[in-house]
Order: sequence, then C-alpha cells, then structure tokens
Amino acid sequence: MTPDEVHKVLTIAGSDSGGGAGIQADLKTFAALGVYGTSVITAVTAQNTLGVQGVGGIDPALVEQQMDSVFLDIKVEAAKTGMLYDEGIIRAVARKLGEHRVRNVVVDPVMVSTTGHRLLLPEAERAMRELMMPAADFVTPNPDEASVLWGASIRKEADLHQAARAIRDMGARFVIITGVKRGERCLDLAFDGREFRELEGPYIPTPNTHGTGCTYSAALASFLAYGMEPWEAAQAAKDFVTTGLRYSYSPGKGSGPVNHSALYYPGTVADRAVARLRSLVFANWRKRPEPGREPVLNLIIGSPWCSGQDYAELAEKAIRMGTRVIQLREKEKDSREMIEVGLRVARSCREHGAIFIVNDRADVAVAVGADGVHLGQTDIPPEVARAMMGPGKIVGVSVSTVEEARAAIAAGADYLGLGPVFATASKQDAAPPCGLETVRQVASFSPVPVIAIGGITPENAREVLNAGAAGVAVISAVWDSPDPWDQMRRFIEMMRI
Ligand SMILES: Cc1ncc(COP(=O)(O)OP(=O)(O)O)c(N)n1
Ligand SMILES: Cc1ncsc1CCOP(=O)(O)O
Ligand SMILES: [Mg+2]
Repeated sequence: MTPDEVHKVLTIAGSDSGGGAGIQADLKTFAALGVYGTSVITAVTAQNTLGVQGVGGIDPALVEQQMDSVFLDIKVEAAKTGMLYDEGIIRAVARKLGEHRVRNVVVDPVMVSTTGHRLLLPEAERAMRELMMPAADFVTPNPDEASVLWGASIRKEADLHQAARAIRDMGARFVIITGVKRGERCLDLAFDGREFRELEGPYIPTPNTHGTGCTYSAALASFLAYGMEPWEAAQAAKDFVTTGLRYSYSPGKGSGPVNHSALYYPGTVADRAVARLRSLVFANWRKRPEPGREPVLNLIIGSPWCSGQDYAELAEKAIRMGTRVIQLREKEKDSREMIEVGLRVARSCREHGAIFIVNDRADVAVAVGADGVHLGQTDIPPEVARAMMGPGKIVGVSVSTVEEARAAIAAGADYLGLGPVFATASKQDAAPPCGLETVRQVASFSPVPVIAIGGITPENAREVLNAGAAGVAVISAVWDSPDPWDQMRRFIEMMRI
C-alpha cells in the first residue's frame, strides 16, 4: 500500500467514553469507509448509553498544538469538526483551519447530546455562528441545531428553507439540515445557495441513534476526501448512516449508537444498500473511473453439475475469484451426506469470507452452521426457518411474480431469489420465465436485495443488474461450460466485481 493510495481525514471533536459518538464514532466511520483517520481532541466527556455524566474542555493552546502536529506531517484532504465546547476552543480551531488552508471542512455544530446534555456552552453559540460558519464548506445541523444557529424556532418545513438560507448567509458553502422525518421517510434538506435538494432515505425506527450526526459528518468528510461531488458525497453519507441505523444495537443499558461496521458483517453483504455502499467505497478506494456497484455473484453448487468433485474446493476457488455467496443446492444426497459436505463447504466460506446458504433444508443449514437458508414456495415458511435458525441468519425466498415477491417481503425474507428470468433447463418444475420487466418491477419496490436466477449468463448479467437486481445466482452457465473457471472469470469481469 503506497501512502498516496489512502485518503487522509481529520476529526476535531470531543471524546465519548461510551464509544458511540464523537471522536470514537468518527474514527470508526473513517476505518469503515477505508480512509486514514487523524484526530484532535477538543473535550473529554464521561458518558455511556445512559447519558453524559461529566464534561471538560481541553486547553485551546493544546488544541492548536494537536492541529499543528497533524498538519505539519500529514496531508489531510478533508476535516470535520464536532464538539467544540467553548469560545476559546472555537477560536483556536477556526484560526488553525485558516492558517493551514484546510479543504473540505465539514462543521457538525454539536450543541446538545441526544440525552440532553450541553456540549457547546451557551456563551459560545455566537462564536459558532461568526467563526465556524465562514470556515465551513459544509455545515450539517439537525433541525434543533439549525434553530439555534438561525435564532428562531423551526415549526414547519417552510422554516427549514428560511433557516438554511440564513445559515448560508453566515458563510457556509453547503447547508445540510439532517434527519427531517416525513412519514416513513427521512430527508436531509441540502442548500448550496442556489437550489434546494432533498436527499432521500427510509426512516429507521430504532432507539439506537447515538452518534448519528457525528457519523454522518465523518462519512461526508470521507467521501469528499475520495473526491466525490458534494451531492453524491452527501447522499452516500446518508446511505451509510441509514445502514448503520438499520443494523444498530445497544452495547449497554440505554440507547446504543449507529453500527459503524454494518458494511462488513456476513449477514449484511447480501443487503442491496450495503452492497451498493461497499462497491462505492471499493470503487473509490481503487480509484475506478466511476463508482460501480459491487453486485453479488451467488454460485450454486450441487448435483448433478458438481457430482464427483470436492464441493469445498470448488467453493474456495470460486470465492478467491470474487464469488460473494455460495449456495449448496443438493437434491441427490441424503441428509447425512448433505451435513458432511455442508460442514466442509461452510468452513471454506468462513475461511475465505463468503456467505454460505443451504437451499431447501433449514435443518441442514443449522447443522452445518450456514449463514442462511434459501426457501422455495413449497418449502417451510420463512418465519419457521427463522425460528429454527435463530437471529442474524439469512432467509432467502424464491419468487417468480410481483405478488409472490410482496408476500415474501411481508413474510420477512432477507432477500428474494427472483426467477427464472430467462429459460432454464436446470430446474424441472421451474415457473415460466418472468423476464427483465419483472426484475424491474420487483426491484423498484423491494426493500431487500433481489437476486436474479434462471438462464443467467455472462452476456446477460449486466442487463439483469441494470434492471435493478443486486446480484445473480448461477448454475449451468458455469458448470455446463467446457471451462467453468473461464466462465467464472467472465462473470466477474462482466459484473465489474
Ligand atoms: C438465489 C436463488 N433463487 C432461487 C432458487 C430456487 O430455489 P427453490 O425455489 O427452492 O427451487 P430449487 O432450487 O429448490 O429447485 C435458488 N435455489 N436460489
Ligand atoms: C434453481 C432455480 N430457480 C429458479 S431457476 C433455477 C435454475 C437456475 O439454473 P441456471 O442458472 O442453470 O439457469
Ligand atoms: Mg428449493
């Protein structure tokens, strides 16, 4: 790894001993998004998931010294500020940001903790307006913080526009008022001085929202460091926070934080939003010409296509080539044989970082420690499989129509196996091909990833993904080929994994 391959980002914020917000949230976000994080501590808080028990500001001279130490050695490409606590610290930070001519400055105007404790002294609010707004390329207040900056209450959505204009007039280049709940949606209202944009996402009903604003501004700084355009970076940061909220949990007795590692858990890789974010990070990290999607290639191993071969070795080789999911679809072996081979395939997948799904048999999936099960329309219901496998496991469901897709989503499917999309000879009782239009329709409303299956080849995989599938599942295009591994290579190339 050469130094110029990794982007460097700085957080200037307070420490949260509970690990969910502040410096700790920022550094976890930087690491999750593949950038190198440096840090300047402005304050220390004694806090946990139940609240804030104590706060202390750092000597402004030491804050300036920390900033000099970073800037004199490391080429920072973006910086975010969080808790600045008092006027002396604000003056120190604003001075050094100007002195070092820092680019991509994201100011998160932290004022009050989610548990209601003041993290910016009231007498420092004027310095926040007069010194930090002109220093900000982006300012990312929540509605309460926007009200304080504006100096009036935000009671209706029209007030949001007025507040954004007023804050922009204070000097910030982009104003993004985050976390505006509208029904089942959660909007970020963005203003660049010319136009307003509403950045869209689902509202995630969870008590574990600690550090949401910190995580958002750290993610925004990370994507700006990658060189992404402002609106694209802002939307990607919102998607990262949404994913973190969707997979959030509490490590303590109170409200927990955003989950900063959600992109990398085995159980989330099949998540379409996660796959998109991972590919965005991966694309930017590898400096590919444009952020591609990291689609999921799901290789199905089983009889008769793989008979006589070592399934575990096939799985390992496919994973090394870029396969994200291995599915054991075995109709000829008895249960004991399935468990024996399943244990070996499970180990290959675990050791090489792929998801392992067993088709049909939730009992075998449990016995071999698979990551999930894939159920057909006539297999046990998804809720029964989930009860058998326990939380954190993946339950995929086969669908071939819009109606079946809606029913599977309602039944709690974690992803849909939609097909056959094209004609196939690999499943005797397959429904008639549903075509790309059904892929488009189902992908347009499905909140879970759609994995297309049935007659998928390297030649048609791209159009299936462009129709909205998060990935594809494949049998005969690989195993019936005279050179299966060359076909695998072509799949990987055609899908830009
Ligand atoms: C990803 C994926 N989608 C669909 C299927 C088909 O599963 P099912 O409906 O259980 O039919 P059989 O595979 O049992 O013939 C799948 N296996 N994987
Ligand atoms: C298992 C399954 N479910 C719907 S189509 C199908 C067979 C897919 O096999 P192929 O990739 O060879 O068309
Ligand atoms: Mg089945």
